[in-house]
Amino acid sequence: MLSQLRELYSLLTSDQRRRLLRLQGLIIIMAFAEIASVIAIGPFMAVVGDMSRLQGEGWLAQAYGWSGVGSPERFLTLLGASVLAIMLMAALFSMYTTWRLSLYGARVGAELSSRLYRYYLYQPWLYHAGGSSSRLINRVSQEVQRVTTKVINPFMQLNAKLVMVTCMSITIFVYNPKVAATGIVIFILSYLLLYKTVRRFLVANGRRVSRFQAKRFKLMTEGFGGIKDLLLLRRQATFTRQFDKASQQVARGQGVSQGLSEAPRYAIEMVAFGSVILLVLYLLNAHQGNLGTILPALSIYALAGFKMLPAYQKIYSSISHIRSNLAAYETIRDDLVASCSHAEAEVRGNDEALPPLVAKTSIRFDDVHFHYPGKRLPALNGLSLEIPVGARVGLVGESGSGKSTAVDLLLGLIHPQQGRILVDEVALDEATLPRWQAGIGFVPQHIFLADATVLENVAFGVPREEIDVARAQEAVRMAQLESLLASLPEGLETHVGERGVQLSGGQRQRIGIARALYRDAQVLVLDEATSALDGITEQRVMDDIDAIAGGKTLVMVAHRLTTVKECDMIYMLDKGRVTDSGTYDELVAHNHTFRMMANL
Ligand SMILES: Nc1ncnc2c1ncn2[C@@H]1O[C@H](COP(=O)(O)OP(=O)(O)OP(=O)(O)O)[C@@H](O)[C@H]1O
Repeated sequence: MLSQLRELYSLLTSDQRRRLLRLQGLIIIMAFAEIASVIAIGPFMAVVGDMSRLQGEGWLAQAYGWSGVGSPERFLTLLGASVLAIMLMAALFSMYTTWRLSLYGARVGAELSSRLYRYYLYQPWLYHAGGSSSRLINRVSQEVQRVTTKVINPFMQLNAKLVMVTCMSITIFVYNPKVAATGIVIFILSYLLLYKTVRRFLVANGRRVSRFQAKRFKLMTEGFGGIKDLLLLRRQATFTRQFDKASQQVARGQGVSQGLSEAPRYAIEMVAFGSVILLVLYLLNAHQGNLGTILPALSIYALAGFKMLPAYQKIYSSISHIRSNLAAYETIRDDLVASCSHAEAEVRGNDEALPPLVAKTSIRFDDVHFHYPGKRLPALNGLSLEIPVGARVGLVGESGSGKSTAVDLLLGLIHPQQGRILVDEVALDEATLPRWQAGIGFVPQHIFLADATVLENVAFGVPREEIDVARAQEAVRMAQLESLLASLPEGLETHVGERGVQLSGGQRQRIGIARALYRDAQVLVLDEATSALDGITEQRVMDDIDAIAGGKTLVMVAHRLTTVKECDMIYMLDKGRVTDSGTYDELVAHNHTFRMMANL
């Protein structure tokens, strides 16, 4: 546990560590304030037990004389008020420190969550293509939340209470070593015994919560994401059954952990009461039953115990919480570690401002190979093709022939493992990619629509106040969206609903096209972009794209060969390489497979 906490500490930024150090100062002051409030009760009780102390030699008598208060009773009242004042100040300071500790924990949690979110957003395409978004969402929200409330916050409490208990123990030890040592040993042994008994349960529970929490998230993402299929197939019961089971497991894990961290309090209270009785008997015996002598000591021990008992309980419950939730930290540890060295990636992200790399003559795939990790066969196996600037180029081929992979390479989302992609004679690499991507527009097969207005979806990712409305209107017009907008109550400002469920497939795709046109890219890549449009609309969209494309380079992946009919050049792909090329008519004339694909 300690090594994991040390590791977590090493993940803090220097600013977070500085703030932690400052808090440590507050914690130490808080411990001294608590001690002062405990010790202050001693003189008061001494006078309560034996008023004659105010006469004679002792420091209490001196204080009484110095105060100038007329009667011992009034002096006692004054003493009581002072003790209360000291306790009040200590309590206020403790409240303030606890508040600062909670705030610190929450803030560190929020920063870790932001750091992870940023880290995931900057991961390359293959990272996302191979994983599941529900897993990432679960980590950024749930697991970080668990680390915050069940590891960092308890650690801060643990830290504060440990300092307090240590300082208090030293003080009462100085006061009476024998009594203090016995009391401290009794408490520590009791808690250690309890902790050793439940530790294994805590760890197992923590892992169970992590596992089933992730499952719940998966079921939520899949359930809501695929709601249409779910409704149609009437499979809700399968999902709800699994969700119920996972929820029960999470609840059980959390409940048991909570119970295991709280329950020992009652056992320890018994130990505490037993100790007080023993202490009274011991003190009465040691001081021949003189209540006046034992009252101050008894009050100090009782008050110290009163303060330390909850502190011990807090230390114990904090350790239990940390133990049972370190599994959450383990799930995000690697990503957190990796996110530390991430600043440089972020710099790479701000590329919008760079002047785009514009091709003047051609874009060329030169013997490009690409193999997805874990796949037996390569997706691209020596792909060579040329896209002349200003031309309309189609990529066709059977499913799995490598068209989308070629597009991802062209977009710079993945990189050739062998061979090169050349823009004129400049090879795409780490240095040139940002500029290349700044000048390329992409319309995917499945358009993601944000739960926002049409305008915000067209200018996806651009802050609301920076959106160029005139440009968006122009893009919308070119994507044949005007008639749709005219029918919407608020036009461009109409909300499209999460994932665009209020729009038809074709309308969604046209928003995607408008999004690509909004960027004013010189190269437009359309991956099955018009597959959801009816023939007439597709023709209109393509004519329009043609019109606005004037000079732009178009790369189109299509199953429907009518889409690529007008292309200047069509490449036929099979098993990751080009098997034939030519115009539509040329291919119809000499390629049997193409003729079959075209249903001719
Ligand atoms: N993210 C991925 N991880 C692993 N393998 C992948 C991934 N994407 C594609 N592949 C594999 O790479 C090969 C080429 O796939 P690709 O999607 O490029 O073909 P495609 O011609 O675009 O197919 P379709 O027309 O069905 O979209 C296929 O065997 C596919 O299984």
